[in-house]
Amino acid sequence: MARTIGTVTVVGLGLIGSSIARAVVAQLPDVTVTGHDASAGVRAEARALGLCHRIADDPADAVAGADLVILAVPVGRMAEAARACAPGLKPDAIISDVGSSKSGVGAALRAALPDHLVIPAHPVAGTENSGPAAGFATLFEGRWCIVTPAADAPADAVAALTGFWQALGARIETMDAAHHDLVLAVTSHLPHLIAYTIVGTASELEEVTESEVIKYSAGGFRDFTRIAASDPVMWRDVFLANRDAVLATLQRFNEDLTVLQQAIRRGDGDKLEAWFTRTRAIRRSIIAEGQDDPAPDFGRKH
Ligand SMILES: NC(=O)C1=CN([C@@H]2O[C@H](COP(=O)(O)OP(=O)(O)OC[C@H]3O[C@@H](n4cnc5c(N)ncnc54)[C@H](O)[C@@H]3O)[C@@H](O)[C@H]2O)C=CC1
Ligand SMILES: O=C(O)C(=O)Cc1ccc(O)cc1
Repeated sequence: MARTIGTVTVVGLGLIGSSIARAVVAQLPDVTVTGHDASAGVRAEARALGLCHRIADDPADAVAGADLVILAVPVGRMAEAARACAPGLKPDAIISDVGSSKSGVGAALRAALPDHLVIPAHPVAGTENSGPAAGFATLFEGRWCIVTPAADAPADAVAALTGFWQALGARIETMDAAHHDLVLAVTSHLPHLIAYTIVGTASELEEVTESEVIKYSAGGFRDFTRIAASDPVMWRDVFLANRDAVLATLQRFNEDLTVLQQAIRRGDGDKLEAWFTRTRAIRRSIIAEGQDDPAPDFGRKH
C-alpha cells in the first residue's frame, strides 16, 4: 500500500520551516502540521503568527506520531536537532531536511538516527531574510526541490516525500548528494561568496565612503548587497559543510578571473568581448528555456 503523510513535524521555524508550515496549512487541508524550534522566542512568534496546528516546546514531543519530520535548522545544527527528536520518533517515520548542502548533512543525520529512514532534500528556494515572520506559503511554487535518497531508500517513502513537495508547488529532481553539492557550489554557494566578498571589499575601500556605497548602489551592486545580507550563521555552516566542492569551484573561478584580469591589463578587447558575448548567450538561453526565476522580485517583496 502506498505511504500516506497525514502528520508532519517541522523542526526549526525560521524562513524555510515557517514557509513549509504555511504551505501545508494552505495546500494540504488533510495534513496536520506540528512545529518546534529550540528558541523560546521563535516558538512564541510562531504561536502568535498561527503557523502550525500545534507548537511543541519539546522536540521529542513535537515528532510523536509524525509520518514525516523535516529538519529546517542551519546545516551545522542538523545532527543535534535529530538527536533531540530521536526518543519521540515513530519507527517508520521519514526523516528529511532542507539543508543547502547534502553529503555532510546526510551522513550526520544517518549517524544520529541509525535506526531510522533518512531522505535528505533541498528546496532551491529562499530569500536573504530569516526568521518565522519572513516565510510565505508560496515560496516553493515553481521552484526545484532536489531529493538525494540513498541508493537503497524504499521507493514508496521517496515517492511520499516527493509527492509532499510537489503538493507545495515544487518541481522535483533526484540526484546523488555529491553531485548536488558540486552543482550548488557553482550555482548558489560561490555566488554568495562573491557577494560577501564584493560588499566587504567596497566598504573597505577608503576612497569609497559608506554614503557613496549607498548612494550609487542602484545598479548591479544593489543585487550583491541583497545576497550579502543573507544569514551569517546559515552561510558559515554551508561553507564549512561544502568545503571541498566550494574550494574546487573557487579554484576554477580564480583561474577565470585571472584570465579576465590579464585581458584587461593587456588591452585585449577581443578576449573580453568574446567572454561577455558567451555569458550573455547563457543568460538568454536560460530565459528561452523558461528556467529564469519565476518570481524575480521575491527578495524585495518579502
Ligand atoms: N535561507 C534560504 O534562502 C534557504 C535556506 N535553506 C536551508 O534551510 C535551513 C534553515 O534556513 P533558514 O530557514 O533560512 O534559517 P532561519 O535562521 O530563518 O531559521 C532557522 C531556525 O532553526 C532554529 N534552530 C537552530 N538550531 C536548532 C535546533 N537544534 N533545534 C531546533 N531549532 C533550531 C533557529 O532558532 C531558527 O529559528 C538551513 O539548513 C539552510 O541551509 C534552504 C533553502 C533556502
Ligand atoms: O536569496 C537568494 O537569492 C537565494 O539564493 C536563496 C537561497 C539560499 C540558499 C539556498 O540553499 C537556496 C536558495
